[in-house]
Amino acid sequence: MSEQLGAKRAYDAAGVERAIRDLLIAVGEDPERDGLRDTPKRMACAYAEMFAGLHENPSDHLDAAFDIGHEEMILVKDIPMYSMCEHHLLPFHGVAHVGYIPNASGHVTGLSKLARLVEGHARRPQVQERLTSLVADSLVERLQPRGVIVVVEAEHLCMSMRGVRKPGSRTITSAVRGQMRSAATRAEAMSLIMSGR
Ligand SMILES: Nc1nc2c(ncn2[C@@H]2O[C@H](COP(=O)(O)OP(=O)(O)OP(=O)(O)O)[C@@H](O)[C@H]2O)c(=O)[nH]1
Ligand SMILES: [Zn+2]
Repeated sequence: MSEQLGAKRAYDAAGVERAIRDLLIAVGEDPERDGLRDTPKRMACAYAEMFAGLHENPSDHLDAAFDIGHEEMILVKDIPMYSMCEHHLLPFHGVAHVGYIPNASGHVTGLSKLARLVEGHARRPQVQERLTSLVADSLVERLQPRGVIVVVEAEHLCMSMRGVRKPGSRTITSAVRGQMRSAATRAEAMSLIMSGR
């Protein structure tokens, strides 16, 4: 299982508010001016959402599993995804595609749980490669499927609005496990992912 660190402590909204106020001062702003007065509080609310994944075990969403005897590929594609690059604390966002082949008992999870799994791993300081692997490894661990494929396509704002400044460039990462590694199965999954584009 790829390493993912969870929360070291409970979310401290007051601490985030203080830090944002200090940040505004440090960049040369006046945190008391009208437009900024409530910004630390707003950011504390926003960060609670954006880093909510730190305070859950995303794999737990997959406990909502049932046997329906379906043993062929299940793929949810174009799941919108927002995460925060851990190097710059700037967003990277795009879509995730998550597919798996259930095991012989046809053990499957709810479709929405695949999107919840992505959210849980995305809503924390993250890098795209680890996000991709963690989603795949959660599925392997909890569903014991025959195969898994996860593809994430994202634009990193740290590459768009600053630094190298290449807006529109997209990074594509994949994690493939088990039978999904076979050339034919992988090609089938990729053609489903690419269809309609
Ligand atoms: N592999 C990987 N790199 C990332 C991800 N998010 C951001 N990065 C990169 O992390 C690197 C950090 O490089 P540094 O040289 O330490 O930071 P920097 O001086 O701000 O780098 P520049 O962005 O090139 O200006 C940059 O190349 C980013 O593009 C990610 O999800 N995966
Ligand atoms: Zn970055």
